[in-house]
Amino acid sequence: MELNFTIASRICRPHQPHNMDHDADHAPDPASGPGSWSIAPENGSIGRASAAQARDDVDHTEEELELVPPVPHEAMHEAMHEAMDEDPQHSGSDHPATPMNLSGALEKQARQAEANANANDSSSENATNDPAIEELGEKSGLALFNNPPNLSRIRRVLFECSDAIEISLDEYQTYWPFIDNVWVKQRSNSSKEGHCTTDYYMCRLRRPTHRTSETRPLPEGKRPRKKRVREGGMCNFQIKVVRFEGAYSTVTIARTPGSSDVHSHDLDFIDRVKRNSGLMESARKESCKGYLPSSIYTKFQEYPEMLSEAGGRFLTVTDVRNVSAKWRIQNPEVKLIPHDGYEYQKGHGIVRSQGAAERSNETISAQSRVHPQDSAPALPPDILSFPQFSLDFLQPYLPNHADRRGEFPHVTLSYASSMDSKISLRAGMQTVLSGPEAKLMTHYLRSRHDAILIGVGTVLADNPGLNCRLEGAGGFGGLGRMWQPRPVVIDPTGRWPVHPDCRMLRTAVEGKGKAPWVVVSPGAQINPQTLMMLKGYGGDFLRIVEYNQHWRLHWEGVLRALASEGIKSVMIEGGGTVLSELLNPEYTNFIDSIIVTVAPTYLGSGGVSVSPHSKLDQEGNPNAALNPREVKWTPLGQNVIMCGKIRPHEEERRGE
Ligand SMILES: NC(=O)C1=CN([C@@H]2O[C@H](COP(=O)(O)OP(=O)(O)OC[C@H]3O[C@@H](n4cnc5c(N)ncnc54)[C@H](O)[C@@H]3O)[C@@H](O)[C@H]2O)C=CC1
Ligand SMILES: Nc1nc(O)c(N)c(N[C@@H]2O[C@H](COP(=O)(O)O)[C@@H](O)[C@H]2O)n1
Repeated sequence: MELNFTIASRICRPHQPHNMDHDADHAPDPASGPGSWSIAPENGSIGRASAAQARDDVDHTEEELELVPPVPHEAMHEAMHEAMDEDPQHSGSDHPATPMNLSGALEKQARQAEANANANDSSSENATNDPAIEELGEKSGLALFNNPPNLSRIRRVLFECSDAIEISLDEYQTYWPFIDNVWVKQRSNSSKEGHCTTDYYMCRLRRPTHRTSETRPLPEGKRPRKKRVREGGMCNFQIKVVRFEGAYSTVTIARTPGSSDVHSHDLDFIDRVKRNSGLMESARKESCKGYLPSSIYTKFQEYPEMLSEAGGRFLTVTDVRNVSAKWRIQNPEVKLIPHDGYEYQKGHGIVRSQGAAERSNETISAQSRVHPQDSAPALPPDILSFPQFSLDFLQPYLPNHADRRGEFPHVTLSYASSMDSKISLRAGMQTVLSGPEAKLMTHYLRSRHDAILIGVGTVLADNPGLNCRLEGAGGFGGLGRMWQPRPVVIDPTGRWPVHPDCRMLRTAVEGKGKAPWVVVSPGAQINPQTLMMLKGYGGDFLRIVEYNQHWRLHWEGVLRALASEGIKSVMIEGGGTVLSELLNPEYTNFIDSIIVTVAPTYLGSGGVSVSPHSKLDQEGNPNAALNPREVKWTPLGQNVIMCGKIRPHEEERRGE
């Protein structure tokens, strides 16, 4: 039986058309249909992002409150205290009657920090308490964003809410946008005159998130089914924010009596899941000046401490692109430009332009006064130098994004093989077959594809990084992870124990690659913690429901799902099972090119082979299983590279 439908859904992807999630390294929900997401290189075009998704990401759905005429001070406090005492579930409050002001809260925090001085907390949150960093933040007129004073500490106060605090409306308006990613508004009450508004918020992790599971149009009148994608109840922290607007406008923030005393997670955890609107507003403003998202992202990264203070440690170029989308849709004619001192190099992202070093010396030395180590960031030890030999022979076999059929990505099979068509000595054993030159070529190929796909057998055997480690590529002296390919792992039953120690996640944390997407089948049992963890790293699970007659995932469905996620080209590296299957006749229409590194060795019959099913001709005699066309052989060091094309010409396919 062949099931002929595909549902590709990201697990845990909230479907909120009015509310674009800046999930780490993520884009809007594919289930929102065509036009939902752009991962496309940013050559000035905006891919398929829709205007609705370009909206800034705040959960404030309520209309703006109007400012009201001044009211007497006593009336204000009366109303404020009424509002503070009022609670739907509990009467009274477990907080002091007199809330602290901001400096009181900061002093208290400082005293606690001193008391805890021996508890060696190495989190970056603490690192940003360094006065030198505060100084940098305050002084710096060079950064694209301008943090309000003491931002890191005030974010923490507003996250912890350990005491009720009373702040001015100005302070609230300045700082709240930097912490609004933590909170989801539950409801709002206003006093009759409108002077006083009470907003109830819960921690984002308390709310389950849903998305629709359908990716195709539904019959008329049928409402899409909502699927729960994040279990709620992970944190039971709740607050109320009482705003009193008048002559003496104040805002009081306090836990509600039903709330837990502390969050069940730290602030970093939320910052990873969602960006705050204060930070994104700076990115949006910069994008309205016509700068490339990757250039904005790069400039942000020049001030890592300030970025971290503002809750932007996990900011991705996709976040910047998403927040820029609205302006870019409205201004399609504007050719986006990099910032002064940078240039856009196709395939390498934004890099510092020649001669910019001198121009930006002043900037660097200004920073190095505070943090000398930042002025010359050390390159990662695993960096590979860019190939000095010609790789022109690869060109005809590489993706050409300009002439893509939208429904499927360009597919390149690329692997290293012995003379006897083995790719490893035995299943589960990593075997080096590429010499140094071929290795550089492989990394170059990775840089030319949006995604690198492997089977779970390879992940379990090799624990690969699956990133591009060429100098200049994202994370390797180049700028931004956006130029890194997306690792994709085919793991229908969820065999891979995804863990923060695995190389793909470590690579992602180090900013040297993207976190993987794991393709699973609907029956796979995915532990909710694993789900959250992978999402926190910027990865995701994709469920595919399309099988062939042997109940194996149908590659057409996998490839279509990747295309719908914005992947325009995918390099499939292995292993033996995946490659052999894809070389079978049923898939030749989907495979564009094959690039095989042949090594001068025989691995023997115990090795993992790449070999499609045998084929018989019309008389029943054995025939070659597959003959690539437009074949070219090129020696490279001790290897020979075989390039060929697989997908028949259009005319051939039409039988002309
Ligand atoms: N020399 C080279 O270039 C490379 C060598 N390798 C080697 O290959 C070996 C691994 O190969 P294999 O064991 O064959 O594993 P594999 O990496 O091909 O993964 C096979 C697994 O993927 C899943 N899978 C693949 N296609 C599927 C489909 N259509 N439907 C459902 N599930 C599907 C299944 O769970 C299957 O067991 C390792 O030793 C690795 O070192 C891997 C990649 C490249
Ligand atoms: N091109 C090539 N040559 C070889 O000799 C190989 N063993 C492989 N293996 C593939 O590369 C992955 C390792 O990637 P990282 O270096 O860890 O990023 C491995 O998993 C195979 O897909 N490839």
